[in-house]
Amino acid sequence: MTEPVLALSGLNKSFGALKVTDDVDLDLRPGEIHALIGPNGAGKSSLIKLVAGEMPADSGEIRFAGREISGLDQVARARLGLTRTFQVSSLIPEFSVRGNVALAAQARRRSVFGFVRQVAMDPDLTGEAMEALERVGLQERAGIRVSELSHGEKRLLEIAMALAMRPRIFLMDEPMAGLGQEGSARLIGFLDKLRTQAPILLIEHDMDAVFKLADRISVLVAGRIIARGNADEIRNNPDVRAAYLGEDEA
Ligand SMILES: Nc1ncnc2c1ncn2[C@@H]1O[C@H](COP(=O)(O)OP(=O)(O)OP(=O)(O)O)[C@@H](O)[C@H]1O
Repeated sequence: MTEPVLALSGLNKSFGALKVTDDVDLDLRPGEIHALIGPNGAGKSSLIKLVAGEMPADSGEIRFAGREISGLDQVARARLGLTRTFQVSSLIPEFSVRGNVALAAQARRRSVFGFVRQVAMDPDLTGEAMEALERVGLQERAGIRVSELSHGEKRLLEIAMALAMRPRIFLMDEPMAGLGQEGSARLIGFLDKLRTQAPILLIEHDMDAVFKLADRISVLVAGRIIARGNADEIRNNPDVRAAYLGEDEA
């Protein structure tokens, strides 16, 4: 079997008496989309934070690209190609769409090469930004301010910024949230192709998207993985239906 790019084993994290990550094993293989689903408060976002290095785990192992990285901070992990997708809250509304993507490309260079030039004076950064915007279909909006974008366009901009970071894996926390039907359909088509560039760990509440995209699905409830399998296995798993899917389909 192909070596996973990311492998978590026995990962634990508590906030006081609350165990948000309870002995979690999870891996991400080249070319796959692995979805992480579960009810609100199950600990999905916390798990992404542990992987990205935004907070330390209490115990357990995180292997990435063949090495143990639990002891590395967020910046060191980013340097290895491990960053999470930007969130709308991290966009700079007064900057142009292109400028925001150029900043992401610049952040990658800073972490990889240790030096940067000013964004405005660097044609390579602008070129990289335009390339990423074209891939998500936002090229015609490149020159306007981010504050003028619709919510759906902002979500696409986050993806363009993730592309500009050229990560080895994509960590995505609810990319479909707030997209209309058309926007979701477009993003599903896009993510389906994106997996060949780098595998995706996908947190998503939109079960249509999850069932269409995921090669494997892990179900997290109260910090524990209670089931793992492909779409059919998860759809038909009685524990999952009781703990999660039943909520929507009852
Ligand atoms: N810094 C923190 N301090 C204390 N408790 C926290 C902290 N961060 C998260 N929690 C708690 O940990 C639990 C898991 O939260 P988390 O955001 O990881 O869940 P989630 O599965 O992503 O939920 P949602 O689907 O609603 O986004 C929640 O009960 C939350 O209140």
